[in-house]
Amino acid sequence: MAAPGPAARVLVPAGRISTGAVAAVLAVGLVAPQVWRRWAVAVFLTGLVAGLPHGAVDHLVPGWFRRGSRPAAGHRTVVPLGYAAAAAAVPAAALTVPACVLCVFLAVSALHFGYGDARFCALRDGPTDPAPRAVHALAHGTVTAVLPLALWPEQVRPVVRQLAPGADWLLAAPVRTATAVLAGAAVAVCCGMALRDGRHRQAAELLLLTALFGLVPPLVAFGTYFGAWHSVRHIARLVLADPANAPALRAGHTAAVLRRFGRQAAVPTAIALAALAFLTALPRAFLADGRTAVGGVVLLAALTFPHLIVVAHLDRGEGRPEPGPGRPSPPRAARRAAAARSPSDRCRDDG
Ligand SMILES: CC1=C(/C=C/C(C)=C/C=C/C(C)=C/C=O)C(C)(C)CCC1
Ligand SMILES: [Fe+2]
Repeated sequence: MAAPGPAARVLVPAGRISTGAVAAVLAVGLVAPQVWRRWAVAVFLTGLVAGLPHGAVDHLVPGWFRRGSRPAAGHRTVVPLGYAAAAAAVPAAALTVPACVLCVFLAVSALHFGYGDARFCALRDGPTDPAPRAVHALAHGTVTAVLPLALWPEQVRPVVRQLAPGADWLLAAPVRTATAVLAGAAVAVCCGMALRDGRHRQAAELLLLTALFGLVPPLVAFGTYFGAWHSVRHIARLVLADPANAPALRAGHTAAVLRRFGRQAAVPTAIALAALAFLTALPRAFLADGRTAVGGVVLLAALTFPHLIVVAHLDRGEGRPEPGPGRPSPPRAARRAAAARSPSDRCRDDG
């Protein structure tokens, strides 16, 4: 087999790490379900901590795709300040209209996870047309962000009650049935389209995720997905998108690029960890039973909204050869031709 290109050297291992981790957690869940029942909160928090670095360089992303000659210093102050303001606004809004914030949070989480997974697959396996991409995003988004509420109401209820006391209706039977039917239909259509187009690995990955969220308790499934799948795949996209990494990637120095990411992410991750420690240690009066998990979800919600805006930036900028003025996206025929090539060919071109 030909030597893989720079993009494949990052994307293929990232894909294997995430599928391997999910398969391992699922296997333990099937063989010894009591293990995950006992360790659910610990796995959730471990996944949360493992996933924090994926958003830790968000403040740098807009600078990678800066157009023209706007001063980088402006970006360096404005972006973190805007991020902090948006993160602070979420708990404030959640105290005023909690049910509304929870619903919006679930919807945007589904979009974020769904499009994140779709984008990773497009980079690794070749682009697809908007319709299969939207179905991919819908299937992955519903399975990972809302299916747990439909399938595991008793486990999720204490967390939902504390996050948003008036949002119990999200766990009512008709809502759960509608959610499960939507997710099931999206998974079936997405797998059908992937098999039709020869994207067998994508179909298998979606079935694996569906099994994880369907068969393993929700905090364990979510912690595993967040820490070992969403975060790992997003970090792979980040190191490929940072223009300063291009020479090292071309030279095959993947470890050096990851070390650089680690240095960039260290301080923001430490700040997020401190926030997590604070939120999980809040007095009982504020967060009663199960407060550890609730503190984690509050932190996720606060960080998710600004993170989404930055990731939308990444989506738009990804694939441009250099930072600077954006290029029009290639015409449909060119995208189809690229999709028809094998992943290893495509990844060779990426260098
Ligand atoms: C509400 C709720 C859940 C959903 C959490 C979500 C949807 C988190 C999203 C995080 C994001 C989008 C991070 C961005 O990178 C769980 C844990 C399934 C179960 C407990 C109740
Ligand atoms: Fe994310």
